[in-house]
Amino acid sequence: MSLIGDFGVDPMTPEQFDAEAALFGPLTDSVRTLMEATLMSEAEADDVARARALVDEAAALLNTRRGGIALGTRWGTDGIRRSWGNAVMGLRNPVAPPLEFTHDDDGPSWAEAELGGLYEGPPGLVHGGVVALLLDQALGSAAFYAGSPGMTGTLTVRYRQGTKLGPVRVEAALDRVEGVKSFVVGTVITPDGVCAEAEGIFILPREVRHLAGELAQSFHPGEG
Ligand SMILES: CCCCCCCCCC(=O)SCCNC(=O)CCNC(=O)[C@H](O)C(C)(C)COP(=O)(O)OP(=O)(O)OC[C@H]1O[C@@H](n2cnc3c(N)ncnc32)[C@H](O)[C@@H]1OP(=O)(O)O
Repeated sequence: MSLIGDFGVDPMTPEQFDAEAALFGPLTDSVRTLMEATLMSEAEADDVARARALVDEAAALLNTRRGGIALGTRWGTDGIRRSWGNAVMGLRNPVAPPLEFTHDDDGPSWAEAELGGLYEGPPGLVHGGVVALLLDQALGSAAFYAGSPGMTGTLTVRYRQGTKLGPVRVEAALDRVEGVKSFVVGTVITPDGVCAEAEGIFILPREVRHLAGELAQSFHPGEG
């Protein structure tokens, strides 16, 4: 599998990306609201049935024209990658909380989100796999920001206490680089304190090592 799939093929202009974001960003937000409502609704049976018909109609409308199975990473004429299908940050992915990372030169990369019932594992707590998901993205994004991008080779998570549903902060920072391997550390923090700690080894795959410079320059804070 290539890290950069369709690199350089039919790049889109920033204006095209902006128009798509303006159209689909609000739709993604609406679907996220719908997902939460689906989970928590106590509406009357008739109303649930009507809502289902409306949702099916909306899905049919959206499917009148569609792409393949995933958005992939798309490249702009500005050299910036857009990963709008990304499960943690993707602008077009309603499953994404979404997390928007801030990258500072003098501190860890960080993002904050409100995790509701859609991400539940044990009652009232965030699913452990979701915690790992957020950490994977945070650590990978921090490696990218530091100029040492890579795919997750190894991710080790230590769950210190349950992560309550609600406000969550994720932090990550590059520890060191050894050749093609970036060693990154990170934490998940709630008002209760540190809930999980992670160490990750991110590796630039051999098939794209010759593109390391272009990849590093393609980083945009809002895109991962
Ligand atoms: C667009 C980027 C987005 C950035 C945000 C990222 C956040 C999201 C991150 C993900 O979710 S990535 C998806 C989950 N990860 C994968 O699917 C990775 C699957 N595995 C692979 O593709 C390859 O096995 C891998 C790229 C990790 C390594 O294959 P290579 O052929 O490039 O490695 P190579 O054999 O050349 O080994 C290079 C070095 O890495 C070491 N290594 C290899 N695999 C490793 C591993 N799994 N863990 C730790 N170290 C590993 C290996 O020993 C060696 O060390 P030395 O340089 O010291 O000799």
